[in-house]
Amino acid sequence: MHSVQGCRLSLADTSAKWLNTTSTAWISFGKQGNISCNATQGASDVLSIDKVDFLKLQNGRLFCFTVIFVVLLLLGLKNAITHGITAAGHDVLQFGLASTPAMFNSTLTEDAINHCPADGGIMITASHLPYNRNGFKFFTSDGGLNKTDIKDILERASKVYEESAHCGKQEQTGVVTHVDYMSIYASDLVQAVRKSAGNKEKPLEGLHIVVDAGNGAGGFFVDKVLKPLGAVTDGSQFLEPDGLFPNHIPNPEDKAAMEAITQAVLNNKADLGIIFDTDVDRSAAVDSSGRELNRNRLIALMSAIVLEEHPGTTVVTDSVTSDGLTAFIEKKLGGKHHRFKRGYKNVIDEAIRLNSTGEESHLAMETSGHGALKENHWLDDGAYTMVKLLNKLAGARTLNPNIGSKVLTDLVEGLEEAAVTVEIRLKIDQNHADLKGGSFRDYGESILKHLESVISKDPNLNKAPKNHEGVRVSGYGGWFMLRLSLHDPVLPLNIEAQSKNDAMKLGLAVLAAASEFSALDTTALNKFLQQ
Ligand SMILES: O=P(O)(O)OC[C@H]1O[C@H](O)[C@H](O)[C@@H](O)[C@@H]1O
Repeated sequence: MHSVQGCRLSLADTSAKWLNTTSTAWISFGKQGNISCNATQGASDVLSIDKVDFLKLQNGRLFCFTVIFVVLLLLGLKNAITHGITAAGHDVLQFGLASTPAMFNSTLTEDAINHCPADGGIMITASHLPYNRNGFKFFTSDGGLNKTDIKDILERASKVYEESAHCGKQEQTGVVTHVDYMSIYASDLVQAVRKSAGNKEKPLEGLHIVVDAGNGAGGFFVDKVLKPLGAVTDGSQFLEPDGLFPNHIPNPEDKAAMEAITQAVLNNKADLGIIFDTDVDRSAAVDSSGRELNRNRLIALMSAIVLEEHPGTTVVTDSVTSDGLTAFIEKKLGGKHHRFKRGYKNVIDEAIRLNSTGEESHLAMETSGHGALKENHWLDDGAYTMVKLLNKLAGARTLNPNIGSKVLTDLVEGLEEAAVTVEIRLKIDQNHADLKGGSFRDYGESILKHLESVISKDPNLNKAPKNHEGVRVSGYGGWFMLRLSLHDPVLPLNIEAQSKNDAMKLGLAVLAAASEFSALDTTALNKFLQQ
């Protein structure tokens, strides 16, 4: 039986072999057992640490983290964290391979037989990042812990680590239970699709869908969602969990990943392709003709669906969305586009903030494929995004059983798209003398400031009147945006234009301003300009 006073924590990972992280925050373990926090810059508050029951341990009881450090190298992250939590007298529900959104969901699910809701959830993953950047994502029923919370955990853990260095072996009083949570979570997704098709048992019968889980955690979507709904599925090469991700980087923002799913759709003559990142908080789709439904197009598609349900609502997006998307949402769909900052947490928190000020918003979405809906607790869930598309398909098929992904493609008709779309990432050399010992952020900010002043003197270029980060400029029939990366010493440059020539003019304007900064590596931009 589970202890009465103890909390229950759900724990899962993204890969059966080795695990990969995401970006709410991650913890890296130094060789000496010390810890450092590399939290996502710009992530905003979701909850406060005192709401986290499992952290309401008295002084000295946070030795669970100490135990994690001690056994880390021997047992791996999952065993270490389980060991630490049970030593602190709390119970662990182990879910095995699971998606990040499911971990949050387990703090909401009412299912006493399976010991849910959990008091907190911990996901071990590197998300779309390389396999050697594993870490933990923490959730309570209020959402994901943010960087302030993680910093607090780390500071407290490091104190406890020092204090308890001599306290010897801890007794394991918590209980570990294995729960097939992904079946519980997936059955809700299945019910949602059935509901939109008038409670038809197999509303996707006759549809052929390829799923590319990038060899991460998304394989459940085939067996536990699509097959029960009657779809014929393909994509087995992408479904077997393999932490080394042998096919491609599991990230719908990645070109090779999108090419892989597109090719699979065409080769299999499928009706639809669905792609997830490693831990299923990002997703994208491909229609039967091989047209990618990702980035601006996926936001346009989701906006069309959500605005049908909530006319006039505000769609909050990240900062690198296109001007065409704004026109589509505002002129075609009658909604409002609020272009905010990069970072899915920023976008979600902004949508929540808007609602609290009386401005109705039901969708927060990033070009990265992260999307969150008010109706789904503002959880950024790639599987739920795809379920919204399936709902649309299933509903349409009750009227016309032969209809396929055209229903979705038609919804983005009228979205103006630039002929040239590029993202060029310019690195800052943090050790360069030109930084004069300052941080790369300060250096990046001074580049942006200089760019702004150069632009103000150019009659062909106009700075966007309303902008929440970086420098966004329109001109030559297109636009560019230069900003600081959320995590890395990098200035990502996005350019969209109707021709390569116009894109080059925009790129040259950036280069002219950037060339004064010798610690900025402009090789990638030069390469683009010389192509
Ligand atoms: O700023 P960048 O380096 O482009 O990274 C931006 C991305 O960072 C993380 O991966 C977040 O999860 C994303 O929401 C965000 O889009």
